[in-house]
Amino acid sequence: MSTHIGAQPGDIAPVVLMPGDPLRARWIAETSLDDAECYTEVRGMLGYTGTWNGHRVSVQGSGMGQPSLAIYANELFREYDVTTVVRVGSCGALTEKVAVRDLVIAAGACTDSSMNAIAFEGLHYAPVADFGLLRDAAAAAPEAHVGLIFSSDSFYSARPELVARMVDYGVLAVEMEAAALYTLAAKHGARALAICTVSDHVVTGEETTAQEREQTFGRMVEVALTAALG
Ligand SMILES: O=P(O)(O)O[C@H]1O[C@H](CO)[C@@H](O)[C@H]1O
Ligand SMILES: O=c1cc[nH]c(=O)[nH]1
Repeated sequence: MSTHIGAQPGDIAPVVLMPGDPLRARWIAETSLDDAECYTEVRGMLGYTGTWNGHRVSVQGSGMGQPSLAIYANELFREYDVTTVVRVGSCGALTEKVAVRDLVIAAGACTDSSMNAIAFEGLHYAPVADFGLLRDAAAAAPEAHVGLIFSSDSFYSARPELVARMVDYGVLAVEMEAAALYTLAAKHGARALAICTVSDHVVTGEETTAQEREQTFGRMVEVALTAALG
């Protein structure tokens, strides 16, 4: 097993769906996969492998925030030969063009994280989705918004006024992991995409419940499986 994932080599499929919430991982495994088996419970960050339409696929929780996701993504790419990760997350809508429960497919992810600032020593790396996954997800979900998101280090921002500037430059929604996922996938020659369902609206204040965020975002799972394996 790796440091944070209690799986043997071969237990994890090359294609992995990655929600932040480990209980969403369990719900996806139970409702969307056939013959799903749990391969890790380390720290409660659940991971499952099963099949979808005959294709082997895994679902691995990432936890919240880029440092947590980076632990799981690094171990999946380095130690389990994972080639494709599709984040299936929740996000906050930043503009009235986007409504609660809409899908946002992230072509690229801006960030305030210092992870890439340190890694690139002052250059500004642009974390982008794998083009093939992006194209296939957009084709599978014509209703989705496709564009930029903001991967923030803070759920409770110290500078909420800066979000308006993000919106002026085309950013649709805020979440907390995609930029690190895109960067690490590029580093390891793997494919990555983030598909998020809008769980709350930063402008209108509308929000979903924790139970809805865990168990009702099935459309993004269907789109993710179609794009990665369809
Ligand atoms: O629902 P998940 O996938 O965890 O994603 C979003 O929800 C969490 C914050 O509530 C952050 O992880 C954010 O990215
Ligand atoms: O990171 C997140 C996720 C959902 N909603 C937000 O406002 N931020």
